[in-house]
Amino acid sequence: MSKSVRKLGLFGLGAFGRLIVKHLSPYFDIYACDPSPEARAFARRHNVTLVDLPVAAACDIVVLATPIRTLEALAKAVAPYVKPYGLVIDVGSVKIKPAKWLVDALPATVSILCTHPLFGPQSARKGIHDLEIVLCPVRVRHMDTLVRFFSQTLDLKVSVATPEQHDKALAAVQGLTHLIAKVLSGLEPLPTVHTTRSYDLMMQGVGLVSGDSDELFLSIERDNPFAAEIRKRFFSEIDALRNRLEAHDSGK
Ligand SMILES: O=C(O)C(=O)C[C@]1(C(=O)O)C=C[C@@H](O)C=C1
Repeated sequence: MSKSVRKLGLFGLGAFGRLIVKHLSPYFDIYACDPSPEARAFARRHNVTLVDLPVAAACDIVVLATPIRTLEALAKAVAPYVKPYGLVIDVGSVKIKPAKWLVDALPATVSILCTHPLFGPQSARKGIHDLEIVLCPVRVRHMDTLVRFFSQTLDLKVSVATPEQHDKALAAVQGLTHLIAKVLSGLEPLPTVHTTRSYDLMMQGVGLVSGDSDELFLSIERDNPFAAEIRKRFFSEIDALRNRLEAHDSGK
């Protein structure tokens, strides 16, 4: 991205929006749109200008970092204001649905880069060096410039995929992880003494996602079209194990 592109419109100053501010404010002037009182306090402290939707939407680059359930309506709402040759980026955990919503809503000249940074406030606590971001170039003009920005400027590991390839992989990667983490969280309090290495790693994984909202969990499970299938296989493996163990317990 050239130095002349300075204005970044950011929708959503939630957990991920704040991470974006932390890592992109050295490169852009950030104009954020978020009506919450917490956003007001955060913006004041972090040199972010709070603006109304039309102003954020008219920035050179627009990043949508609001919950997935809001994206379709948001894409329609920003459409009349985006620059004719602007760039709109989303950052959510599923990609097929947002890609379609953005293509349907935005004028044909507007570039669309769907992304999934495979990290969040927890995993990026010590920095983003070498963490992975998946880029889905849905409708992009200068992909090489964008890849260079993410890989060289932000020092991320970049992989490129279609929204389908992304959702297929993440149905298991996140669909299973968040499901198992929910189950284990429901079993708290769990032991913290006499722990094994495998148990520690498992609980570390649970810790990385336990602060995530229930809304994110539901979105990962419901908005990824491949999640239901892998979940079904997971539960049928559990049922088979339960049957085997109960048969053993009853002495069969
Ligand atoms: O590491 C974090 O802070 C998280 O929120 C975890 C996590 C995940 O591992 O699934 C959650 C959602 C994001 O898409 C990526 C990372």
